[in-house]
Amino acid sequence: MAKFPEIQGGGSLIVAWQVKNKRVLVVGGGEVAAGRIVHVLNADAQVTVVCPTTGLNEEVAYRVAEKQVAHIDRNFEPCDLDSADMVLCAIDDPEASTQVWKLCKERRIPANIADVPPECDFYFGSIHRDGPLQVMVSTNGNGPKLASLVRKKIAETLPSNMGAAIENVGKLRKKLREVAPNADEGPKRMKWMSGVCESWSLDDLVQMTGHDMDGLLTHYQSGNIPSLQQVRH
Ligand SMILES: C[C@@]1(CC(=O)O)c2cc3[nH]c(cc4nc(cc5[nH]c(cc(n2)[C@H]1CCC(=O)O)[C@@](C)(CC(=O)O)[C@@H]5CCC(=O)O)C(CC(=O)O)=C4CCC(=O)O)c(CCC(=O)O)c3CC(=O)O
Ligand SMILES: NC(=O)C1=CN([C@@H]2O[C@H](COP(=O)(O)OP(=O)(O)OC[C@H]3O[C@@H](n4cnc5c(N)ncnc54)[C@H](O)[C@@H]3O)[C@@H](O)[C@H]2O)C=CC1
Repeated sequence: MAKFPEIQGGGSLIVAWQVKNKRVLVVGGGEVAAGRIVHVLNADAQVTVVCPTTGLNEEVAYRVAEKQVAHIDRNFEPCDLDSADMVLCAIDDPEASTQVWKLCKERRIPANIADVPPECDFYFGSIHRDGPLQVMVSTNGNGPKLASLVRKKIAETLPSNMGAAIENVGKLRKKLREVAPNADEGPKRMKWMSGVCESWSLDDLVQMTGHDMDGLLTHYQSGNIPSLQQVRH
């Protein structure tokens, strides 16, 4: 048996791309564009949609009216790329799509051209969201509908309080960094934090108040991990 993980090429690099405050250009304003817009707005990007007003579907028109996205009321022009950090193209014109892709590659702007897998720097996946938790399923272009079915199956198996528990753990970790800010304490901090996550139930993590966190953190120095009940006594 090999000592190290076996390489299985042919996958994607799945990462959590931080597009907060980055400028995302969406080309097109139909149904697919509407879905892309939700994904990038959920990631706090600055979104501009280029598409004639007459081509906007109800959802995209709503995003424009609510000023959730900026809007350029015409077909795509190369100058639209001047300030773009990422491009999502979802139009029903294959020639125009390919032009968008070529221009993005000249300018080294990461792009997704819906419906044209070879013209994509990244694919979208099927996403389950619960507060800070995101689960993305990719079939790497083989079966988008199956990606959606797998995502639903996974979501069904997750406890309903998973997102809330994660949110609270985020707060606890922040407080821990305040109590133990030193860089050289990293290993101790991480071991203790992992121990809390392993030994506490999700319900305990959800019910943990700010006061409980402060109580729990008084045990950090000793390395002990009391239960929620012990913290409260
Ligand atoms: C490569 C990729 C590039 C990209 O778009 O990023 C791509 C490509 C293509 N999709 C096509 C069709 C459909 N796409 C969907 C749905 C979704 N497609 C998504 C992603 C991706 N689609 C990327 C790969 C993801 C992966 O493999 O895992 C999802 C997951 C995410 C999202 O789009 O946000 C979202 C589900 C979200 C959810 O429900 O949770 C449905 C079903 C439906 O609409 O309900 C159908 C019809 C049924 C079918 O074909 O399966 C066709 C046309 C084929 C043709 O003409 O026949 C192509 C082009 C081609 O395959 O050549
Ligand atoms: N997840 C996926 O990857 C899927 C991809 N598709 C593909 O995505 C593309 C878009 O699909 P839909 O949103 O359903 O189409 P749609 O017909 O609803 O929308 C197309 C939009 O593009 C706009 N448009 C056309 N030419 C333009 C240009 N030069 N500049 C700016 N805007 C322009 C139109 O005004 C319209 O708003 C199609 O190629 C479709 O086959 C479809 C289903 C799933």
